[in-house]
Amino acid sequence: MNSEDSLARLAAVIESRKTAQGGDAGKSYVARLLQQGPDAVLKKIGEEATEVVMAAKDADHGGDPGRIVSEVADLWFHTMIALARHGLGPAQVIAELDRRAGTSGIEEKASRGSRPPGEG
Ligand SMILES: N=c1c2ncn([C@@H]3O[C@H](COP(=O)(O)OP(=O)(O)OP(=O)(O)O)[C@@H](O)[C@H]3O)c2ncn1[C@@H]1O[C@H](COP(=O)(O)O)[C@@H](O)[C@H]1O
Repeated sequence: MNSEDSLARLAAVIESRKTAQGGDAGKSYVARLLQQGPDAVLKKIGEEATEVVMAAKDADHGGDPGRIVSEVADLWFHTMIALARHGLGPAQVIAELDRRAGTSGIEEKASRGSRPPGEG
């Protein structure tokens, strides 16, 4: 399975958890989180982002880089739930990254009238 298919498959499962049939909070983590309300999803994203930072920091000091992968997977997963709450999914994010392809971040920032990193 290619990576876009994997994300699309996971997005479809998350979408199904929004429905009456798939949304059993007793059986589904996604359904439970959705039913806890928007702040529950956002809180998880904050926690998972912090865990990514901690895993990367540990790897910088000789820890297992594999932990970064695991924590980023948790972060992606929870951000996909946030997207799904707004009728969005990985297709829109991939399209946005594709739109940016070939444009340097420095160039893009300058086009917005901001200074490049390190220049104020
Ligand atoms: N990819 C994931 C996935 N990644 C992480 N998690 C869960 O996310 C939760 C939060 O992770 P934490 O590291 O914070 O663990 P924790 O401290 O136990 O969690 P909390 O008590 O703080 O919620 C854990 O319960 C993980 O099992 C996931 N749960 C589900 N999926 C996918 O979502 C699909 C649907 O899941 P369900 O809705 O549960 O059927 C599954 O088939 C998977 O493909």
